[in-house]
Amino acid sequence: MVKRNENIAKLQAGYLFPEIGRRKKALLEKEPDAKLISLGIGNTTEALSTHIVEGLHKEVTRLGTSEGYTGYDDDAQAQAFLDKLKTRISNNWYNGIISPEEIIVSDGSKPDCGRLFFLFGNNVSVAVQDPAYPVYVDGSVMIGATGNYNSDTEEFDGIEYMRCTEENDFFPDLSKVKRTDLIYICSPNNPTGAVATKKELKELVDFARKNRSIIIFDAAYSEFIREKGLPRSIFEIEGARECAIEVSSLSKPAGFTGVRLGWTIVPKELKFDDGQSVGKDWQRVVGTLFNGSSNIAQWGAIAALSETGLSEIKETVNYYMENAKIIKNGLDGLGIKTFGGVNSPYIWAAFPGKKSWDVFEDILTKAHVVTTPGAGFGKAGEGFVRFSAFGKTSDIKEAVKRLQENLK
Ligand SMILES: Cc1ncc(COP(=O)(O)O)c(CN[C@@H](CCC[C@H](N)C(=O)O)C(=O)O)c1O
Repeated sequence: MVKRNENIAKLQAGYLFPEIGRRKKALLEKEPDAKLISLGIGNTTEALSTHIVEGLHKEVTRLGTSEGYTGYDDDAQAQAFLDKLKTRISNNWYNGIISPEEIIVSDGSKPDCGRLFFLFGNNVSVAVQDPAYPVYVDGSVMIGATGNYNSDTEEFDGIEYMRCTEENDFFPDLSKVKRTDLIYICSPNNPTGAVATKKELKELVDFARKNRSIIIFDAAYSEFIREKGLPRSIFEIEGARECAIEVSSLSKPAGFTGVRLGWTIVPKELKFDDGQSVGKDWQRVVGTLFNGSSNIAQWGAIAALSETGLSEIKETVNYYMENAKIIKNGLDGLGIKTFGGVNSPYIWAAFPGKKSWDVFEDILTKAHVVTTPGAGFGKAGEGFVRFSAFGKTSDIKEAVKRLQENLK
C-alpha cells in the first residue's frame, strides 16, 4: 500500500471554502425553502462585459478555422497572441514598470501560489499574515515547509504568523517579525480589506532586502483600490525588484473566476542566494508542470485589458464597491465595528468575545445570510466575520435588511 503524504496528513481541517458550502447545504436540507443570500465566498456574480465577450467569441471562431487554429503555446501564432497579452498587461496594468518578458500568464493566482510552492520547495521558512487567505498556510504545510500542527498554539510550528489587528491597522509590525525566506503579503487584504500604504510597503521591502527574503505579493484585488496614492503593485516600491514576486488575476475585477486568467511577475533582478535567477527556475517549473492558460481566456483578457475593456472593468468594480458601502453602512448602523470595504470588496466585522463560527451559524440560521467566519483565515481572525460585496445589489440590500431584523 502507498504511504500517505505525511505533510497533507498534518492539515487539521478541510479547506475553508468547501466547509462554508457544506454548512449551506446542511441548512438547506433542514429548510429546503430557505432563500439563502451569499456574502461568503468572494465569487463574482456580474456577467462578463460586452467587449470581453466579443474577445472570447473572436477566439472561439478563430479556433474553428484551420488557418486560425492554435494548440499548445509552442507554435508561432500562439506565441504571438501570448506576447500581445503580455504587452497589454505590461502597458495597461503596470504602466510599463514591468516588461512583458517578466510576466508569466497563468490560469489564476491560486494555481500560481500552488506552483510557487513547488518552485521554493520544502526547505524554506515562511511568514504569513494572520488572518490570511488559507492557501498560503495550507500550501506551505502540504509542501512540507512547516512543522506539525501544535494543539497548544492551535497553529503550525515553523510558520512565522504576522498578526494583523486593529492596533496595527491590519499590517504586520515588522519589528516583531522573525526573518524567514518567504513573506506572503496580500494587499488589498483578504480578509480584512485593509490596504497597505506606500510607507508600509517600503518598510516591508527594506525588511525583505535586509533579510534577503522574498516577498510573495498577492495583488488579486488591486483594481478595487480607488483612493489615490495607495500602491496597486509591490513594484511601485523602490527596491522591490530585488526581493518580490507578484501574483495577480482578472478573477475579481473582470469576472474571470470561471474563465481563469492570471499572471506572475518575477523581475529579472530577483536572485537566489547563490546568484541564480529565480525567474529562470520559475520558467522551468511552469514550462514543465503547466501547459499554459486557455487560448480562449487569453483573448478574453486581451479584450479586458483594452481601453474599452478597462473602462468596463471599472464599472463592474464600482458596482461591487457600491455593495460594499451598503453592507458597511448596514453593519455600522447596527453598532457593529467594521474595517475594510473602502478599497476592497471585503468588510471585516468585529464581534468581540464571540466565536466566529458561532456568529456565522447565527447569521445563517436567523437571517439566511452566508458569511465567512474570521477564524477560518487564522487565529487573529477569531471574533471577526468577513462579508463579501460580490453579489447582486438587490440581494445585498435584502441581506442587510435581514441582518437589521435579526442582529439588533
Ligand atoms: C487573496 C486571493 N488570492 C487569490 C484568490 C484566487 O484567485 P484566482 O481566482 O485563482 O485568480 C483569491 C480568491 N479568494 C476568494 C474565493 C475563495 C474560493 C475559491 N475557490 C478559492 O479557493 O480561491 C475568497 O477569499 O472568497 C484571493 O482572495
